[in-house]
Amino acid sequence: MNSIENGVSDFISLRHVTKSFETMSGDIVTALRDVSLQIPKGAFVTLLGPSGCGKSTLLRLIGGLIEKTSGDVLLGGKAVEKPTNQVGMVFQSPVLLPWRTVLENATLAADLGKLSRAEARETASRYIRLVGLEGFERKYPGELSGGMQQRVAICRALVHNPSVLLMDEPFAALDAMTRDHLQVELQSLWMAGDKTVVFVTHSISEAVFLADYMVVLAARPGRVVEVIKVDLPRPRTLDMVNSAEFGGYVSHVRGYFEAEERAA
Ligand SMILES: Nc1ncnc2c1ncn2[C@@H]1O[C@H](COP(=O)(O)OP(=O)(O)OP(=O)(O)O)[C@@H](O)[C@H]1O
Repeated sequence: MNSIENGVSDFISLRHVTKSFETMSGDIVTALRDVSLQIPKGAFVTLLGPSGCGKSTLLRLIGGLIEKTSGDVLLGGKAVEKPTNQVGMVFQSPVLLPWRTVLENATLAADLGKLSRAEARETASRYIRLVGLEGFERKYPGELSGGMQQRVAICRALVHNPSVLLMDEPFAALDAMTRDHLQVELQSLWMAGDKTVVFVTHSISEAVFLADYMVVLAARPGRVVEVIKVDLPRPRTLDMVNSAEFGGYVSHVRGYFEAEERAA
């Protein structure tokens, strides 16, 4: 059992979770096998591992977008069966509606009846300010850079005040400098609140920078190989990436991937 922090009550809990898919050709793919993971409330957790190790599957199970094959997935002690207001999600592509302004995209949850329009506007405006988009409320997605669009997607995911934010490689399509900035901004946003974040990435450096805990997965079948507590002080700054301590975490995780490559 990979208990992230002993003695802390678990907020997100996976117990012996297996998820298999049947492919079009009728084969069974075991995306995750016997995964157990406990995440305390308010933690920032990064999921890291090679392509196909089940990172997105794990995230989608927590978000209630897909059903487990066996085991238990619990959120706040309750079985996760479908998507709920308790969870906000951000994907690699911001998927904004091009005909709606920044503010209208960020307040989409009001149209879906998840909260009142006034409440949505107030919360969205606050997040728009926090992610540095003040003044862009009336712009359309086509008038924004990729990084700005992803900031809007983050506001949209947070507008109904979920206690969990699930992020699936949200910065992967962005250039390196924008990515660095967004990592710092996301950290500030998270530090200003009490949300539990589960963040999927392929980047070891991004995983170390953001995490309280890094969950390292291996492929075939997807499984958790180690949970690493990242003991770097906060707020983390971009120059910390060059420190020996930061490098120590990076090379420790890289060791797993090099071993997998040798075995492949
Ligand atoms: N809907 C599906 N139908 C069939 N197989 C699937 C489905 N979704 C995922 N898989 C398979 O499950 C495994 C894990 O996929 P998943 O997308 O979770 O991995 P990942 O670690 O997020 O990969 P990547 O880093 O490339 O995004 C892969 O072998 C994938 O092909």
